[in-house]
Amino acid sequence: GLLAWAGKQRVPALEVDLEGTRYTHMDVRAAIKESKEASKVWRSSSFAQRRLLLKTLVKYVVENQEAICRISARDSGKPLVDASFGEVLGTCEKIWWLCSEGERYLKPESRSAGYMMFYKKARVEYHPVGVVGAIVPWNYPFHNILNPLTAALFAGNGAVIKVSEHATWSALAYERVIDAALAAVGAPKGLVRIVTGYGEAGNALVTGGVDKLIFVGSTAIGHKVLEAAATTLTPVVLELGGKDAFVILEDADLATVTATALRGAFQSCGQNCAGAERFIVHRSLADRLLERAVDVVRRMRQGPAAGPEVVDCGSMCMPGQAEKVQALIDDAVAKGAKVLAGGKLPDQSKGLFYPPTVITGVTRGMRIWEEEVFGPVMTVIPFDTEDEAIALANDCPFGLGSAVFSRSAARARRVGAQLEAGMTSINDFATTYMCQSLPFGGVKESGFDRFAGVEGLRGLCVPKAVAEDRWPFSTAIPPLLQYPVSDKAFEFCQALVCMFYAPDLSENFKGLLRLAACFVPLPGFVTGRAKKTA
Ligand SMILES: NC(=O)c1ccc[n+]([C@@H]2O[C@H](COP(=O)([O-])OP(=O)(O)OC[C@H]3O[C@@H](n4cnc5c(N)ncnc54)[C@H](O)[C@@H]3O)[C@@H](O)[C@H]2O)c1
Repeated sequence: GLLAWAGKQRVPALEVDLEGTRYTHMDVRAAIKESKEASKVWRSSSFAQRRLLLKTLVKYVVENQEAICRISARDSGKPLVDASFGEVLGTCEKIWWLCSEGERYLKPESRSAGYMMFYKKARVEYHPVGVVGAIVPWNYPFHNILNPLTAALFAGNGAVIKVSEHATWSALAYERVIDAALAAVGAPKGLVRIVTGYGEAGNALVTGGVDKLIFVGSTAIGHKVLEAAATTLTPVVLELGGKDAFVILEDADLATVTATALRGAFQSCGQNCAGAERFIVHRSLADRLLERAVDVVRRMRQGPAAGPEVVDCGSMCMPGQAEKVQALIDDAVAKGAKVLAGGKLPDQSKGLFYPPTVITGVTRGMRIWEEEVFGPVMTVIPFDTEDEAIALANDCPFGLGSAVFSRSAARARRVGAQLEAGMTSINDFATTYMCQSLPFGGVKESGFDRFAGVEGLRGLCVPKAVAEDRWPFSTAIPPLLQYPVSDKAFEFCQALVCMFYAPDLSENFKGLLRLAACFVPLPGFVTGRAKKTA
């Protein structure tokens, strides 16, 4: 009934009022408090209620996908196809996974009680943490909100999401969709709060009393977040920058790989955390890949993403980002790299349309070797041996995603296993992200802990350890260990250790006899204080 009702609701109007969108410290604290109150009710909601909420949301998403993509295109400069991939598909798949498998991973999980505790039953119970705070960037304005929000709510939490100051307009429009879905299922008021504003609002969220914080953004701000979190001991997940390696071995099928490589480089004008930036290509294929890439890039259409024409590439979003990309290219060229396509920032009066760029001859010592570009730049680095490919891929301060291509899946797996990255796709790019049961996250300067997947979902809970008697009688402390302890207490403990853990059977048996001797005198066994002085 509710789903049918929710489905009939119209898309909220898109006009948003930007006045008063700069949240202060006090505003953020008030939002956290409100969400915390609501979370006390929501934590006892059933999984069926949580699924209903997510299904209501996905119904809105499916029915309003064009509006969602157009809003994203207008605010982040990405073409509709890129928005469909990054905003809608990923969100729908995440909701599908939560609805179909989420409960399984949040139900109490039986664990072995171990050896000595054989008479106990052990389990982990996943209780909601309370309120999840998320600080997110602007690059996928819809998905970046829905991603933490859906997992937090499904785990029984409230959520306060601080959106980027560069995506305020779209966030306020999306907030209406979220509010409508929450109202449709009767979720408590204030359970989800969207917070707008600048860095100070983000800082207020870190220190304002959330029970877990997910930070998604640059490595530089990640340092500040971790510092602030230390003052309040707020647990944090850091999802930071990336510079993914895309390794093409000499036996790869170049025709298929080229199309994937180009999407990996130019999706959303390269403004992806897990975007392919370093194409590490066997020398025998490098020239052909470059030729094909340059040919395609010259035919790609670039322009306003929200305009009437279909475009392949939109614009950069952040002021200053296009200049940063240009500075990296100029530095590389000055040190000997060669630009084969693009590489020149057009007249700024025409917008932030940094062109898709192909560059080769990049070496260590150039800024682009190790700095995240976060722009439409395909850097091709040739190699001769497999070991060299692995070393090149790992010669990077970041370690978010990675990809390896070979006609032999076994070989690609072997190379992939040696890459220092949180995620590796074999013969494809970024598919780990669409497999929503998998954790998302990186190593090195790409951050730590995991968001999404089973690990991420459970990470939004307190994993409470519970142990109880296995059989219907309770176990008590043996009398000789009760206060005041008996003279035989220490001997009893030592005998117990031998009985359970001595590495050979005869010692185990001796331990058993020593244990028995603590209760009944056995010939040849001296117990208690007497043994010490013997
Ligand atoms: N690993 C991932 O999952 C992932 C996903 C998307 C983007 N990113 C990364 O995000 C970066 C681009 O996004 P951006 O430019 O918006 O990032 P950013 O780090 O500048 O901003 C991210 C968020 O942090 C907030 N913020 C700024 N100062 C803060 C402070 N002192 N305390 C708390 N919050 C503060 C911002 O307002 C924004 O909401 C890139 O480095 C990209 O790789 C990572």
